[in-house]
Amino acid sequence: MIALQVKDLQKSFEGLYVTRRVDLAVEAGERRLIIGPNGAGKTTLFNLITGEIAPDSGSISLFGDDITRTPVRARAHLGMARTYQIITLFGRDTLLRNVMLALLGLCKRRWNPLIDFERQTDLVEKAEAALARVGLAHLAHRPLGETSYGERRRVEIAMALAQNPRVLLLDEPFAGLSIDERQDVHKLLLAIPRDVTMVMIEHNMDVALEFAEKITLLHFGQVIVEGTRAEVVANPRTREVYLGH
Ligand SMILES: Nc1ncnc2c1ncn2[C@@H]1O[C@H](COP(=O)(O)OP(=O)(O)OP(=O)(O)O)[C@@H](O)[C@H]1O
Repeated sequence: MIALQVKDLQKSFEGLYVTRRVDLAVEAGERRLIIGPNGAGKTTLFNLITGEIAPDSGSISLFGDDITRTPVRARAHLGMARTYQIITLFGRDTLLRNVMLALLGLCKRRWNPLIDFERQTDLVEKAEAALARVGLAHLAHRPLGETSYGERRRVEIAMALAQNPRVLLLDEPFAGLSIDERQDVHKLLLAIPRDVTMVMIEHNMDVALEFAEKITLLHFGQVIVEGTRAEVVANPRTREVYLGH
């Protein structure tokens, strides 16, 4: 079963192709790593997959359903979640509230300006469970601004997991982390069950290679190498455009 399929996807900005005829087929349960030099079009590909930007042509499907024209929020309801490269959380709010806000963003209740957070017991429970999954249950009531960078990265993953995704897109989850923090995040990703398909963009090859089963190498918006971890690492083109740097 293919969880995420991208066919002949193209996107240009001001006449310059940033995504060129990209095909991608990620099997359900797979752990896929997307690599490529700076500016290769990795984040743009994620933005196209989540619907934050629209492609010029091509198609995207999630478990066989065409979602090319489906709005972002509806894609989230269909089981797609992502973490962001740039941390976009609320520093004064607690961890719990940050995760609840992420969940609230998917509900109709978000339109109610007078919403009493503490009374949304379903959201509290889901947010607590998500924080527990990333090992942060004990910090649920701490303001986010008083946590470490590594802990915040885990909150971001909790926010995505709280949505019960079937496909989770991780945009540089290890960026800026110490070796120990990278190992912590790596362990929590390993603990995510196979009913969640994961696609990761990452530059930190030590942990990312351990994670990856298959790797896709993008260069100037094109897939230039794809295969198992061993195949991609051994491919001379990989060294030429990426690993040699
Ligand atoms: N909204 C936009 N308008 C114009 N150009 C854009 C836009 N978004 C991205 N680009 C350009 O598209 C190219 C690919 O950018 P993208 O962020 O997808 O690369 P990336 O592989 O994720 O890079 P990095 O590893 O540095 O994060 C870059 O040259 C970037 O400047």
